[in-house]
Amino acid sequence: MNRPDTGLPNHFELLATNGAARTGRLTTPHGVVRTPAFMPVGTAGAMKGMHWREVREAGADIVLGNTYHLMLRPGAQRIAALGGLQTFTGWNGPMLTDSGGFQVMSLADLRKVSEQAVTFRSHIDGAKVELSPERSIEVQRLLGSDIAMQMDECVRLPAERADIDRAMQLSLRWAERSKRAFESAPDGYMLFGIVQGGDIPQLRHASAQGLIEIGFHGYAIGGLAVGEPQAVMLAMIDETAPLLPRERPRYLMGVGTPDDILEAVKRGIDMFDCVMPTRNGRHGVAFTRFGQVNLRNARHADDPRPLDEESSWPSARSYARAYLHHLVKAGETLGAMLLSEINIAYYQFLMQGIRDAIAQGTFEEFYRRTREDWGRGDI
Ligand SMILES: CNc1nc2c(CC[C@H]3O[C@@H](OC)[C@H](O)[C@@H]3O)c3nc(N)[nH]c(=O)c3cc2[nH]1
Repeated sequence: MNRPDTGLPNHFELLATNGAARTGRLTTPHGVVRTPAFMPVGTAGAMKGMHWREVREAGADIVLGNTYHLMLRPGAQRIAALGGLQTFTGWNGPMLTDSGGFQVMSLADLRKVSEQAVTFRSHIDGAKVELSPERSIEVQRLLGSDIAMQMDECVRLPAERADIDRAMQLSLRWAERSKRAFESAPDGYMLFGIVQGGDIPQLRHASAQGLIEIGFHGYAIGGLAVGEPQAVMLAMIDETAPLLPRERPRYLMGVGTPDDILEAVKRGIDMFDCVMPTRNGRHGVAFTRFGQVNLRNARHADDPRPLDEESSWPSARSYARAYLHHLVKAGETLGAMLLSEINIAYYQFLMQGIRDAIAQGTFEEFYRRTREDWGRGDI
């Protein structure tokens, strides 16, 4: 059922569709986001190893911050007093913040989930912290993010049906509380709901339906990229995306590899975030048009060729693989910096290709050719 969700204002404009793939524009208080969009993750208010000007030059319209990290350090009140996250960091563009639930479950010690909130001990100084839906929204409002996420509980897979159901129902009640806490936000600021339900279609349907009845500016598909095979992730997108309001943005959290992104765009997803480009870059792995290149590998030691001599990104077409290999092996900071920017630039190059192909009605051909190229590299 695709009932028009007439609740909240809609800041998303669908521009073209090609099969289930769509391209659009999401207008936020700090600027416009072209979709499908890849959102680089600046968890603690910085893009690890990169200047913001490089993130912008690479083509990113929007970046992510994280409630859990920022509320612990430097603190939401302090960031608000310094003008909010955009002013504090100097990014000055659209920002989305996650609600913090996911990080609590993956980073904090001694955490406890109750109806009221998640309580945990800070991984920084051990201080006892309570994160309720109301507090999470308060923090995201203090940070000044353009898109806030509801507080939810994400269950890692595989998991028992009973636990997936419990967390999905709790997340729906927290969705209601998050929306109530968000109501005082100024026009233009958005709140997204998060579909849970693990790898169980009926629970995914119930979660999506429940969120639509509450009504959000956009809808995320959560609870995926948590250890399940790609086939399971794609099956859950197939179960969920068609139920979400066609005219609102759909955000697949924590995803993913270029292949994941291509498959999810094909199924109607508009927004993505993943730490992979910068994290893999720091570990010596480059993403290129021809697939991934592990520059730690000795076979690059004497290779004078750049990663991609036709790349639109200078560092990808000018530095020899031999030099990148040396930097990575020597643990030189410049190695992590160069590979982070090269990877972010490749992801944005991929997103631009996707947006152009959907606009031209050639997404199927783009999908086929891109996957073929990934296998062509001599990497
Ligand atoms: C990696 N896979 C994955 N990440 C996920 C994140 C965090 C993304 C957030 O986590 C951080 O990256 C690890 C970034 O800061 C980002 O904001 C999720 N967040 C919430 N609230 N709910 C989910 O169901 C959820 C599922 C995910 N699956």
